[in-house]
Amino acid sequence: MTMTEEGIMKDNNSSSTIHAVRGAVQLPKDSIMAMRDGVTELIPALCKANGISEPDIVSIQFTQTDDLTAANPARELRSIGFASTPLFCAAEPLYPDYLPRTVRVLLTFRGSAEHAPQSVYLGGARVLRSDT
Ligand SMILES: C=C(O[C@@H]1C=C(C(=O)O)C=C[C@H]1O)C(=O)O
Repeated sequence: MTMTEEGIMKDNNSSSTIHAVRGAVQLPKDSIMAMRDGVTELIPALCKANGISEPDIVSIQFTQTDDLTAANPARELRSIGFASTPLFCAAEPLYPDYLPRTVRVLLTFRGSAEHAPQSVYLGGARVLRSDT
């Protein structure tokens, strides 16, 4: 941190810019294993696509559609680590023609100011975004 002539604190650390990136996966069925497989594929894929390692992560927020009742994505993610990462899960709002059995994620992380966040939509969730 340095102070500008105007007395404003400025962060010179280029890796401390906060970014947020989106992702989603459609599960083949409502089961614990399908949830575990889905989130343990999605989160590492998001990390790889964005060059993120666990200490860079600020928080991970999930939503799940109301037809997924067998498992919690945050709990399943902890099966592969993320012990000290704040995780959160909520219900996706209901709306007409929603994509069934879908887990969405918003991952917030620290990275370089130049980083262009890359979203990751897996399987049937690819239809949610035409640009992925
Ligand atoms: C289209 C999506 O689903 C919904 C729409 C969103 C949006 O318009 O940004 C975000 C989350 C969902 O409530 C998606 O997950 O990308």
